[in-house]
Amino acid sequence: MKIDGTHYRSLWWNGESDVLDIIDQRWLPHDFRVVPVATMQDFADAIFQMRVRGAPLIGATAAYGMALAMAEDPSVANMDAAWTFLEKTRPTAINLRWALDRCRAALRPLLEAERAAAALTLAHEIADEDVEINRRIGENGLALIREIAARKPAGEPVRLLTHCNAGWLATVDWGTATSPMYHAHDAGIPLHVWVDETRPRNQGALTSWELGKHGVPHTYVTDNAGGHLMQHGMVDMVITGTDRTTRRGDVCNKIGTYLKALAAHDNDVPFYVALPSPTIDWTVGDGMAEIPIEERDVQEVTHVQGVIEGGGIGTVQVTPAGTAGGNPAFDVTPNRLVTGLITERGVCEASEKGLAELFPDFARAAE
Ligand SMILES: CSC[C@H]1O[C@H](OP(=O)(O)O)[C@H](O)[C@@H]1O
Repeated sequence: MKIDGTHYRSLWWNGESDVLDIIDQRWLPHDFRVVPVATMQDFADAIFQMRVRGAPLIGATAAYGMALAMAEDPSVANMDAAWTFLEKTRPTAINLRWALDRCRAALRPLLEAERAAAALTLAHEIADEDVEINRRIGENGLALIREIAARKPAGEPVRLLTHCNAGWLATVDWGTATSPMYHAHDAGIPLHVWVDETRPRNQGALTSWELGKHGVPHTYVTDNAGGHLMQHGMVDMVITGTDRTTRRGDVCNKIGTYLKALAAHDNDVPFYVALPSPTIDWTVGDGMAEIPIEERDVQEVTHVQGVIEGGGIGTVQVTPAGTAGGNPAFDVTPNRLVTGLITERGVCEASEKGLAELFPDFARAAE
């Protein structure tokens, strides 16, 4: 992703300092801050405080956290301690556990002396794989956008709606939901993206920032405007990301996604989910019953962050002091509301059959 002409990933290994550097997303879109992640506590804080966020990016970060742990103490006991320390930071995005499990499975059979180098190599591989997976999701999603464009008068934009930020910032590069947008824009297909603000952390502002940097036309709207836009025929396709999708295609994503899916279903608007395979939880069938939904600090709801009078970034309290609040960070969209899943291997229906046909190797391994 290019920011003012310079290509960035959302995180990268700093060869000079030998630590991981990340874009600290807490300060975007107003301030672009790159910070090192140099201790295990830094890694846990980076994930929990959402300095890095988004399922694939959380997974890649955790892999580098395991690499640090192995550099400090390559014992199995420390490997297990690091797994537990990092895994408990956020419960919903399956990529966190997927990455930690993959690291542990690869490192445990090795000699202690081999683990530090192997762990760092594996972290690099996981990061690079994410970039390639998302690039392919972009190509597969581009085909769907092309189909819509072909039915429109020349020059009329394809109107997409997305929720939260399943963008370049939520992954190592490209994004998942945004990758088809970037590919379509770069292919010269006219686009317009409705961007949901997405309370309480306003990740929609991150999507607006990203799309703006790439030159993709978009309009930032409130969380709750999506249904109105769809009722008035202003949306051709909804495309979101996911933090965990079950083997039967139930989609867990940022709170509010379910409401977009309901509105899309009620207005016959195609509702697609960009789904990298590490985000599939093959052990879970019923998303509503089995996916843990993160409950975050209520202050995220009672306060809002932005540029304050006189400059600088601050928060203001929106509610009366002492207001009781709730902050479930995700919801589950049942597969019956999902038109299709855009994966790196192609597009499939949101069903056990659809996913098993695209990923027979993973489906068999989970049996
Ligand atoms: C490509 S995963 C993006 C996914 O992650 C976000 O959650 P959070 O910002 O809390 O990490 C959101 O659910 C996005 O759709």
